[in-house]
Amino acid sequence: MTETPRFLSDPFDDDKLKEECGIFGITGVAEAANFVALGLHALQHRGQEAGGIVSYDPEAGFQSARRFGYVRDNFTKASLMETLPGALSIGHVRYSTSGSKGNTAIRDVQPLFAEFAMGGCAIAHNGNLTNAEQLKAELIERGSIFQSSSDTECIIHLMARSIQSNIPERIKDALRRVEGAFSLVAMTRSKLIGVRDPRGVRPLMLAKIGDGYALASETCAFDIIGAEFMREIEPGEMVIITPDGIESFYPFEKTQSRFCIFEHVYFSRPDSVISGRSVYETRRQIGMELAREAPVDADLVCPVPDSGTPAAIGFSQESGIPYAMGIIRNSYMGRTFIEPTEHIRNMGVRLKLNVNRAIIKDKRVILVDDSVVRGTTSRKIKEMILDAGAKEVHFRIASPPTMWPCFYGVDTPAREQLLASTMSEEEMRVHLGVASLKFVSLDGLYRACGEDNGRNVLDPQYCDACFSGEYPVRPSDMIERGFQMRKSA
Ligand SMILES: O=P(O)(O)OC[C@H]1O[C@H](OP(=O)(O)OP(=O)(O)O)[C@H](O)[C@@H]1O
Ligand SMILES: NC(=O)CC[C@H](N)C(=O)O
Ligand code: SF4
Ligand SMILES: [Mg+2]
Repeated sequence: MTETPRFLSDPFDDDKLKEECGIFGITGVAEAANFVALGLHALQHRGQEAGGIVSYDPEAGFQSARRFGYVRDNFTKASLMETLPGALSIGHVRYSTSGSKGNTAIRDVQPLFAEFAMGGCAIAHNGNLTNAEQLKAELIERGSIFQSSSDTECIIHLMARSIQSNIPERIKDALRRVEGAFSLVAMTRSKLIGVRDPRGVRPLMLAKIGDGYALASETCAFDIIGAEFMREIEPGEMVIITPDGIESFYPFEKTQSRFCIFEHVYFSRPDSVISGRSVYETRRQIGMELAREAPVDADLVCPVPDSGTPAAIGFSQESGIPYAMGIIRNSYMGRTFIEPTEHIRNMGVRLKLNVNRAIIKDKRVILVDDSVVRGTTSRKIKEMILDAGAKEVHFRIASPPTMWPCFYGVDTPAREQLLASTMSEEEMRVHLGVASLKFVSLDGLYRACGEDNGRNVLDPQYCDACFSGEYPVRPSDMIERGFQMRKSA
């Protein structure tokens, strides 16, 4: 048996809100897999553990490559890309939220592929199925042989058991049985398929490129290949794309959509557009809301890079306090770093972030970050800033306190490890050792996302469960394992 590789997260990266997955698909272009590689590269922020590409060519049939690590290190070699011919291809970058975690099992890396009587089908999934464990137990009982430990594989086995005569109908059948969050891109020999769960928790976008079409988690993946954004796939919608055009279906019962509000706060790239709004602009607006809700007298507004930057710009613009790059990020820092020796770790290596001493000294500094999860980042940064001679440190956070885990495609630490679930705001301030600490209100966040009247308490416009504890889809596997829902929820 091979031993799990010993990797250590960056000290600023310990077990916090991990991102999710990125999916991309394209049809009607020569060397489609090369476009997929580019699209996945643009979506790399959504998952850095592993990536995979499947392509179809009438002569070569289905071909696939799945690798651990970054897209740029794997899917740029001509020798590999030549093995993925054809005009139809899909791909996935993964941050695992089910099954084996981390770089451990290549069989869990997507796209997953299955051969049915009517032909092959590959599937790439962003999201997490909340009833996968129950489904898996039931499917195994009835004879299914699972190849991976991923929740996504349930979809394949449900498809295998469907009595429908074609793959899109089998996908519909399977998806009517699963619960939770799923944005999918799938492909058969001739079709590119995209589906979003009825609440549309995860994003999925459609674009035109030449005579072909592309699907992607975010619009930034279209910009990189020069594809023209057309529209979002709607919550509960399934599109089937062939050389003849796009067909659209609504296979699920209609329900209120609940897009993940954290996509606006953190997950999506600032150059992506969601619901017609620039993600950068939304984040800048959150910063402006924060400056109005929690003003403070200070000399500088500094972002915790990179994720805090747009909100810090907004805070500075609204408050009139100058913006400065008080913390510098090392761009060559990957997500993980080979474990340094105990000795080096104890020296407090600053792998990713460092203070810009010259501008911090003797200043009262407002630090703006997008979120506090375990508080590791905030604590370390505050120490660094005070070490560098700052007079005062104030934290302003561009999301409400993260108090509940996500079960819809983001790997959050357990509830007890979320700082805000065990401490009040004042206790957190003391724990972090800062002069003041304020989070944007939930209503303020909704306003920044374009909801002028704030959050509709009776029927919220977004999923905000990690802040409110109100889960739009019952996390039944987790409840089975003992997870306690909020009492009034
Ligand atoms: O309270 P904590 O547990 O420290 O987690 C919160 C931090 O984690 C994320 O940043 P991260 O460093 O993961 O990535 P980023 O570079 O994308 O901001 C987030 O942007 C916060 O800065
Ligand atoms: N983060 C995700 O979207 C993960 C997709 C899928 N649940 C997996 O674990 O591979
Ligand atoms: S729980 Fe939070 S991170 Fe998860 S889908 Fe809902 S808003 Fe997004
Ligand atoms: Mg950050």
